[in-house]
Amino acid sequence: MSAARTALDAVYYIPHFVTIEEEEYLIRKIQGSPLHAWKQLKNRSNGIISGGELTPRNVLIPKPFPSYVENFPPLISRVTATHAFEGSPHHAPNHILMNEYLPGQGIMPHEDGGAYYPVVATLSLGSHALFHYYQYYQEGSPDVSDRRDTAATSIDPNPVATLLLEPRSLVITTGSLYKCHLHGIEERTNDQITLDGRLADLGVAIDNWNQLGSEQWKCRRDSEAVVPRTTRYSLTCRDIPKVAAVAAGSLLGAMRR
Ligand SMILES: O=C(O)CCC(=O)C(=O)O
Ligand SMILES: [Fe+2]
Repeated sequence: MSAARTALDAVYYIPHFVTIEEEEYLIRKIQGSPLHAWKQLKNRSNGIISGGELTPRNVLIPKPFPSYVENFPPLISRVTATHAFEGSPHHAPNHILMNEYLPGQGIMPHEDGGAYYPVVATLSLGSHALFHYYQYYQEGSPDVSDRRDTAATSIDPNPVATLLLEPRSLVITTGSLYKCHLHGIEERTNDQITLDGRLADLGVAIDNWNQLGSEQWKCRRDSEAVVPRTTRYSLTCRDIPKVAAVAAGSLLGAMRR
């Protein structure tokens, strides 16, 4: 079995995870968040954290989720119903990171690290993105002798898997794709997508081509389309195993605020 095939066993793509009305509502809520809620996050665009902050020792100081992810849409329970978090300590996500990407912005290949249970569910809103999974160079591969010995060059730039994340879709990453691979989004203002499901400039196949929810990618007269990116919001849902005990009084206080 090829590395890409094995890797793909650990990823699930669900189109139409939220409706257009829910998407519009979520985007309105995210855009209406107070300025102080937005944080400049390491290696990435601006983000809003909900569910609580992490201490340097990776302990979550829990905070109630805003109603727009608990109730409308019932995102937490809908993500939980996928069973993706069945084996996780809380059997449900307890933390959401919202990222904003303007056209031309992306996120460098990275691993999410050990603070989280190794399952991540990511909802895309507003714009599509091309999401790549990468591997580290394997010992003995022909490229190893050529590269300089730095962390940056130890990543194989050819993705092991590439997904087209449509607006309103959910992607769940588990297993070796979470634990041993990296993931990232290239910084582009548009993507050149061929009618047979390839990225023309990178020469890679889109692995979820047959699972896409919209026909817009396939019903075209030209064989290759330049698809502009617009502003994308992503909601990355995770389970943080270590949670600090918070006194009931302070939780009630937080809920009233
Ligand atoms: O925005 C995304 O789709 C990915 C975000 C991500 O990888 C992260 O926040 O760690
Ligand atoms: Fe990540």
